[in-house]
Amino acid sequence: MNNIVEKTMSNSAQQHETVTTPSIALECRQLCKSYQQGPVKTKVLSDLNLRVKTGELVAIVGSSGCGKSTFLHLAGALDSPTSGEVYINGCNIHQLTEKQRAKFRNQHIGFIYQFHHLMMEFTAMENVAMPLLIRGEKPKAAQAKAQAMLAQVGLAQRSHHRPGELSGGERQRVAIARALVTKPALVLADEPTGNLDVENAAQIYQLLQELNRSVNTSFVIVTHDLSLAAKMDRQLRLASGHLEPLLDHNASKGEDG
Ligand SMILES: Nc1ncnc2c1ncn2[C@@H]1O[C@H](COP(=O)(O)OP(=O)(O)OP(=O)(O)O)[C@@H](O)[C@H]1O
Repeated sequence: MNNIVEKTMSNSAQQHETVTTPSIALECRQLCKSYQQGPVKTKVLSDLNLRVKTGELVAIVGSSGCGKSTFLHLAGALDSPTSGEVYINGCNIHQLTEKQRAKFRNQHIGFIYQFHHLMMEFTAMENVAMPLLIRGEKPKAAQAKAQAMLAQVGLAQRSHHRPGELSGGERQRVAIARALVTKPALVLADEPTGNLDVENAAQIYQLLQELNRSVNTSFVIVTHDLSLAAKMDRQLRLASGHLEPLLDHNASKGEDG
C-alpha cells in the first residue's frame, strides 16, 4: 500500500514538474557572428542569449542593419555562427552535418518571409504540400494536410489558385500555411507583414496568434511595427549585437534576451 502511495505521490510530483517546467523551443547561447570581407570585419552579433518557451510568441525589433536577419538565419540553421550555440528542442543544430541540418529544418522549423517566396508556377495547395513531399509523405496524404491547413488560414476556396491569382494578403496566408503544415516546433518570421497594408497586416498577426494557440508552435517574429510587436507575448530589441527587453515591464517577466 505504502508503495502505491509513494508511487502515486512521485508520479504526481513528476507530472507537476512536467507542467511547471516549460519546455524550451529555442535557446541561443553566447551567439556571435562576424562577417569578414577582405580586410573589413563586421561584428554583427555579440554574445546574444535567448530562450523561447514552447508556444511563446516573441517579437524582435531593431534598427535597420542591426542584425535581425542575421540572427534569424543562425536560429534557422541557414547560416553558421562565428561562435556560440543554437538549440532547437534541445538539439544543437550547428553540430549537425549539412545534410542533417537540412532534414532538421524541414522537420522542426518553419520560415515566413516578407515576400512570401512562394513558387509561382505551383498552386496554393502544391506550395503548401511541398514541405511534406520533401520529407517523404505520400502525395494524397500531403494534399489532404495542405488542404486542411489552407482551410485553417481561410483559403479553402483558393487552393487551386497560383500565387499570381491571389492578393498580397492571401499569398502571405499561403506562406504561413506552408510554414505551419509540418507542425514545426519553431516558426521564424522576417517582417511577415512588411509588404501589406495596415488592415491586412493586422489580420495576418491575428492569424499567427490563432495558429500559435491551436498548434502551440513557438514564433520569433522580426518586425518594424511596434504596435503589432506589442501584441506578442514578449518584445525584445536587438541592439549592439544582443537582445534586451524592449519595455521595462518585460524585465519583470524574466527570460530576457
Ligand atoms: N553576407 C554578408 N557579408 C557581409 N556583411 C553582411 C552580410 N550580411 C549582412 N551583412 C551586414 O551585417 C549587418 C546586419 O545585417 P542584417 O541583414 O542582419 O540586418 P537587419 O537588421 O536584418 O537589417 P534590415 O532591417 O535593414 O533588413 C549589416 O551591416 C550588413 O551590411
